[in-house]
Amino acid sequence: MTTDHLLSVRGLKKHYPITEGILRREVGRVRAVDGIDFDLDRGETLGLVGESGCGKSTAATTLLRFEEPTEGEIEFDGTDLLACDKDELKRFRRRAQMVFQDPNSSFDPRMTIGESVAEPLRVHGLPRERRRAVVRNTLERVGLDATAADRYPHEFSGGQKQRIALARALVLNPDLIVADEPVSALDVSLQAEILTLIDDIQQEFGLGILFISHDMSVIQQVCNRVAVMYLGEIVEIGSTDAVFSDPQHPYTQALLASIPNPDPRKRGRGTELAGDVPNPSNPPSGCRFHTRCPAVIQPAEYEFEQEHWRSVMTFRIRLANRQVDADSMREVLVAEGDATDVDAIPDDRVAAFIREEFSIPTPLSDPEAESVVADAIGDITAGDPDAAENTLATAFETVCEHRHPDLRDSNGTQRAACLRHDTDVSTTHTAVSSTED
Ligand SMILES: Nc1ncnc2c1ncn2[C@@H]1O[C@H](COP(=O)(O)OP(=O)(O)OP(=O)(O)O)[C@@H](O)[C@H]1O
Repeated sequence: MTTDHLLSVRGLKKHYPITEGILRREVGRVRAVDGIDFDLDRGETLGLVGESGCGKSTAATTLLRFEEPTEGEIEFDGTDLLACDKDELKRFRRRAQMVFQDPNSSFDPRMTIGESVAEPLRVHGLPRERRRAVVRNTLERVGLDATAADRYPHEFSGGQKQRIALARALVLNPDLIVADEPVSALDVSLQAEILTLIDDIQQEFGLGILFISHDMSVIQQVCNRVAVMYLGEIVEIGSTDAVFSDPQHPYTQALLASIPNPDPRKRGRGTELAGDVPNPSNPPSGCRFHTRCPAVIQPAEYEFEQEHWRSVMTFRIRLANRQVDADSMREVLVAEGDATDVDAIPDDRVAAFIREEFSIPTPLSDPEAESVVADAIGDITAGDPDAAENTLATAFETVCEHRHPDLRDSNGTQRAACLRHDTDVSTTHTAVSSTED
């Protein structure tokens, strides 16, 4: 790979082995980052966004080579970072700095601010007098008084400490800053100040900034482009304007729907997400988002409301994980006062309770789908979850569980990895989607 970008990442993977026994035999892998590609230019802020556990921090530490990648290529200003020698790596460390989330744990309480901010200069061999001048100048550039250099961390607020952390990242005049959730530990009122500062710094220094956050509204304030990560993969990437005004991936739509936003044009573009990010040691097959996706594709044989189809899929997945069980349902009904004894609860009450739990209406508007669901629930109340699982898996197979979507141009301005944009798939399998309204 040779590119003109400041930073280019291709096929980057970081897997953590899961080992067992005294021989530490590898029994699995946490696929924290699982093949991501992106470029970052000077003067640009690229946001990396996704829920907790999607692999954002691992992507950052791996591309900075704090951790060794499992696979992939990283090029920084024309240098292959994975092939570079010790001296080249040292030069890279000077040119790429990281800012972390918690400003309170970023400083040694026994060192003055001046000493902390000067630390990278000392490591890289700058003489003491020169260090002092650079530190004072940098503190002023981040909006602090130069006299802050002689004080200790406990004398500063969280917001001021984050300014100092930025100063420490800037003293070496880097080309790249990776900021990992730099405002998440701050009050909302302070967040705006620090975001403005980051924006000013970016313009003044012409840096490339990789800005990591789980918060879409923060990303919108500082980033020119945004990459949305889900379970180790980038599922959408494009300019911030395009991604926010016309999100193409259902995951991006869901992240945007979760922002409290008074602007009606940006509201209601998706459904808020239920459940947690699945375990990256055993990611779902096909499209990794299919287990939670509000727009998961319905089999061509059926046609019923998308939100009910989502409910049926959630039911199917929970059953496959043996999280639906008639005996526990009966116990819950007793606990809720429906009956005094589990044996007194008729099967049809349990069946109705399962439907309530999963928001599956009675009946579904598609009679064939209704008959499948009724049969499966009948198997569960009869104590045969295997048969129920089989019935649902056979009748309600979705293309999303089998085919892995590639990132592709979805509308000319951004790329998204969703099978709904794959013409082979969407013409034969899509059903009515609430997200397309
Ligand atoms: N050293 C490690 N060993 C094993 N698993 C790890 C390690 N570091 C991270 N993980 C796992 O990798 C996945 C991605 O973690 P990562 O911290 O990169 O996500 P994130 O999107 O930055 O989330 P957060 O904002 O919570 O840090 C998680 O499931 C995490 O538990």
